[in-house]
Amino acid sequence: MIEGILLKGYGGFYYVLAEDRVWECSLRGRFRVRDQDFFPGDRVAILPGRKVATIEKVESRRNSLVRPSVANVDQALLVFAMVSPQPDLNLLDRLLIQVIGAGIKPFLVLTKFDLWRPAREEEAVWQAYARLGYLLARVSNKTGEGLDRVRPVLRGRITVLAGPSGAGKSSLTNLLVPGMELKTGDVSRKLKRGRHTTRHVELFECEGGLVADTPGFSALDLPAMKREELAGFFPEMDPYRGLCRFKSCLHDREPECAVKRAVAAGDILAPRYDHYRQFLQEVIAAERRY
Ligand SMILES: Nc1nc2c(ncn2[C@@H]2O[C@H](COP(=O)(O)OP(=O)(O)OP(=O)(O)O)[C@@H](O)[C@H]2O)c(=O)[nH]1
Ligand SMILES: [Zn+2]
Repeated sequence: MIEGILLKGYGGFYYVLAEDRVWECSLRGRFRVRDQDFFPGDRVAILPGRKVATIEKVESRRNSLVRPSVANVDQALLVFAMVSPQPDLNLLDRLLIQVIGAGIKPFLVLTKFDLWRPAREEEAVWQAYARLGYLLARVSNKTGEGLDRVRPVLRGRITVLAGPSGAGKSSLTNLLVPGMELKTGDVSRKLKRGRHTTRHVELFECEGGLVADTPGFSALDLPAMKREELAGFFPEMDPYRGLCRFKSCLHDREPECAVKRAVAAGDILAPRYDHYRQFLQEVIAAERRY
């Protein structure tokens, strides 16, 4: 048997990357009944046959995304334009929590560097994200500048892209994976094309790794968690842990809160704290629904 990674399922067949080639595979009878259970990214064992190979075994998944379905995702490129459109930092903070909560490494790709005219406040924001430990690259999908920072992080990993409409996800994917040719352009044109038609995800080989051709994390809900877990997603709050008056402080309305003091002193970015408070309300509301 040969170990491989499922790239896509199509027309009743499955395509598996193993030993540097793609194998067309059919399913063993016992798998056939639950055939939608296979996701690109699944680690499988195949048995070469005379015409096609067969999938004999599927390993349990480390994680999986739904819509699009991808298994064993290592990394998400969070694609945000530096300008045009202005970056939605609330969405960025939300995506960071979703990605990290799913056990996936985020890598921030800031596009449209060619259109960027450095403004001090905006520069400070990106530097703050870098200081928080988030890996970040600035690129231009137009000139290709900065792409050499992105390519090496793909090696040996399964990567999905995420980010708002118009940020340059399709453009970036096309540059990284020549030949893939996703449609780029303005939203209205794409809407006409019908963005809600079900598409099968496919993983493409790229720089020694695999990249999904469909962006992930379109759902906006935060992962289910207890309210006291949320601060763990904000590394800037770590140094203040245990320094609030109340042990159970949620850094919201409580008095003598070390986090709020840090915000007032400018040691924690105010917009990040605002997002924290907004997300906290969502987490509490979701808790009540269980
Ligand atoms: N100048 C410049 N334009 C870019 C860059 N990246 C993307 N664009 C343009 O921005 C527009 C949107 O890019 P897309 O790649 O379609 O964005 P997307 O994230 O795939 O958008 P959706 O498919 O709607 O989610 C297109 O007109 C691109 O040509 C860049 O780095 N610089
Ligand atoms: Zn507090």
